[in-house]
Amino acid sequence: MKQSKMFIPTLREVPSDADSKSHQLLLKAGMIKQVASGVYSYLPIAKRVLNKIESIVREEMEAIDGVEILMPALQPSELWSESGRWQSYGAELMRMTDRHGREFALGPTHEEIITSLVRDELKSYKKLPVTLFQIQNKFRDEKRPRFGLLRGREFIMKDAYSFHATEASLDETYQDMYDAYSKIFTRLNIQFRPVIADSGAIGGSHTHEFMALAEIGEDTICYTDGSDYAANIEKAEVVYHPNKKHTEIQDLEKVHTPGVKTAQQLADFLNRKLDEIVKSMIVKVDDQFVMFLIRGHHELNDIKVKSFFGTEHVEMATEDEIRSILNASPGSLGPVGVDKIDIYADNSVQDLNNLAVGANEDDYHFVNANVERDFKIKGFGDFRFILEGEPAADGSGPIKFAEGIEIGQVFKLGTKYSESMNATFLNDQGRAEPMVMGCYGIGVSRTLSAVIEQHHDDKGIIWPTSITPFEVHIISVNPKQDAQKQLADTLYDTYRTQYEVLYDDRAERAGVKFNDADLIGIPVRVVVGKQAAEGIVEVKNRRTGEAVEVHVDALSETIQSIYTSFE
Ligand SMILES: O=C(C[C@@H]1CCCCN1)Cn1cnc2cc(Cl)c(F)cc2c1=O
Ligand SMILES: [Mg+2]
Ligand SMILES: [Mg+2]
Repeated sequence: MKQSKMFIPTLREVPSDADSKSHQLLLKAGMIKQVASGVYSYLPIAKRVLNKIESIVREEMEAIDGVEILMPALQPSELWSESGRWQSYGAELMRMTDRHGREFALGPTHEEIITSLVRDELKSYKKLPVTLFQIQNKFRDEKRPRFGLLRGREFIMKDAYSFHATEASLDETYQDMYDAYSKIFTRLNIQFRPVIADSGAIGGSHTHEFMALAEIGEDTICYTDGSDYAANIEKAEVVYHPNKKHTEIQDLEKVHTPGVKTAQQLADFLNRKLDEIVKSMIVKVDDQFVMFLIRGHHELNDIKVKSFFGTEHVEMATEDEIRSILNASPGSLGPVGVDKIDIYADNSVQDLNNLAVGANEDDYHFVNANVERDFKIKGFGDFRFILEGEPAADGSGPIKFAEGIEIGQVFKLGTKYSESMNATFLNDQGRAEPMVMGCYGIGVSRTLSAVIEQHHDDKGIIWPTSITPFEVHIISVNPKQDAQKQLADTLYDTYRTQYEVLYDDRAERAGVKFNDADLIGIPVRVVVGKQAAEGIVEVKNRRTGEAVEVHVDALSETIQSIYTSFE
């Protein structure tokens, strides 16, 4: 492809609104243009890379008997009402009304569509299992789109859905998908980790997220070197190892603590360590309020609270709600005398007695509060985020943290959708049963960003050869020089038959061409310059920076040897 005919609007400066390395490079390398917040056009270089990523995804889906379809983005609200999600989803679900006043969702995912499609067609166990997938734009009205393609409002997803007569059959496909994802991300040259994850609103039991390791990642991965255990911190289990620091039970004492609002301030005021303080928090679970007690140096894990109560509707109570229940402000809450709402505590609260807690009165706290005597605990449980260095649930060693970008997720859905949408099949006894389902997503456009996060240097992108937009970048330094232009044209005509060649034939200054080539990041560059008349060109390896001068007779083997070195 001649670069003079291409459309690669590279930028010199770092765009001010770019808030991650990949976002900066996508803009500087002329790969995307923002149309609206979280909405982008993919320009030629990006589109070529996306095509290659999608081809690899398609190959690995078909290798495990996945069959490609394409479903509409326009989803009738009636189907979402059948599953109950029209009502349960809020502002994130993009909705529109057609000219007849009928309501539609712009598809954020396709469980309703695929289940309605399959329930009419697959009526017998003999026709199961089936795995269908698509690669298509999704719409989610993110509150804070950011990091370019990492969190957009319209993005490309491969979503697959599998239908089974039995759980055992689902388990097989789940494992096939898990292995296929590992192959895909390995072929994309991404450093990734599968992690035990939380299934969230989608329900179902078992799910793994595939995390690309990157500092910009919004997810925290908990892993150990002692095993292949890895979990999203939302889900990382804290095994309670009693470490009781009980002292002689003391009398409850109310203390005047002017201006003390936070656990740290209380610890300082009482001259105790933060982990000797117990924080009291009011959480709204569905429509009832619950108090949680948690140690001062821990944080409440809302995902664990959600799965403990089996509901997505969990949020911190507002100050007004707290005042209406306890007639106190969040800065001095405590369990003593609270009997209108249930009180739960994280397991590690059991290690302390004679607790320092709020007195439900501004500027007053209690010391020596003791469970049973002064307040009742309805239940102890694992309600906190694990801390780095604490023992992993599988006992394989201390937990380590790493940031990750969620680029894929596999779910065992069970019968949640087939029951609510009556997608049944006749089993071998002729009885109707709900199909067992799995669903499996890869963020294709997000994966493009993850590759760039992991493959760049200070000059630009360095593409893995499996998805590079072009294989060879031929640059004629000065097309006005006949010898250079002729040799470059000849090389282009010759090599475009063996490689995907981008030929920089533009009448631009050499510096601009080299800067652009560094940004665009094609693995092998052939520079036709001053020594063209002698048939000498320079071959540069974008990854190592190594450059050699060779005669064009040795050019083919030189290019080949660089590609071999990448394997
Ligand atoms: O999408 C999934 C589960 C899997 C992921 C892999 C491919 C198939 N779906 C979870 N999820 C995430 N965000 C959503 C946002 C909105 Cl607005 C919604 F209405 C629904 C969902 C939703 O269901
Ligand atoms: Mg997540
Ligand atoms: Mg997820």
